[in-house]
Amino acid sequence: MSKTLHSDEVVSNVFLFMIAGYETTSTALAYCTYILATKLDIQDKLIKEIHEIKWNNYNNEDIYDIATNLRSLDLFVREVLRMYPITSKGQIRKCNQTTNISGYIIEKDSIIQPDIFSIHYNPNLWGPEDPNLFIPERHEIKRHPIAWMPFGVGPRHCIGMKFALMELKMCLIQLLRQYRILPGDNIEQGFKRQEKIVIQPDAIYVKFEKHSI
Ligand code: HEM
Repeated sequence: MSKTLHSDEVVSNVFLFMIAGYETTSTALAYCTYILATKLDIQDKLIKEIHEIKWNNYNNEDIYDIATNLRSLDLFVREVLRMYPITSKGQIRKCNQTTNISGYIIEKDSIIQPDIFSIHYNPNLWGPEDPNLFIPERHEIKRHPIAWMPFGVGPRHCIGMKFALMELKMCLIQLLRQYRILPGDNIEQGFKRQEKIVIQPDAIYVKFEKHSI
């Protein structure tokens, strides 16, 4: 195999990074704002955690470490991605040899797609609290290693995972340092999700109110 990337490989990889790296994170941020606007107690907890840090006293490397380790923010982002996974079609695999898994025969060339919603909402994996409820603290308990798979699993899991988590956290920190996110009109009606390139909401309406201090 050639060790050099040809121009068509460079172009297709740049295209993949644009698709995989943009719509995913921005959609996840939309879900984050929905939860923040509808669960103000959770938002207040995050604002308190973020406001306790003297951000201006740190350089960029310190900020990276601090943002990664904000406990409530980390649990919040994990719970958003559990309840609102961004893609399921993105995790398709093709079976390259007939395989027996726990008595199920998977024929060569079969296409396999995990049902991420059944996994992320499975009470045996995510209980004892109802998986339909938004409870960030459920991520404090050690779960099955692939109970949480918004970024896929295995050697071809999302290469941008760490970057995406950091991007999400930095955006939320910047937003919540300056604004309180409030429900917009008709937010109580919720939203419909459909899977196009990503599983996206039809619309989420929120308002931003600048902090007075
Ligand atoms: C919340 C944000 C994101 C989510 C939920 C997400 C999710 C995923 C998922 C589920 C896969 C398929 C994994 C599998 O087949 O097991 C994937 C692949 C990929 N993602 Fe992400 N992703 C996100 C952000 C990003 C970002 C920011 C980048 C790049 C900067 C990126 C680049 C990629 C690439 C290049 C692949 C293909 C990896 C491969 O085929 O080896 N993703 N992503």
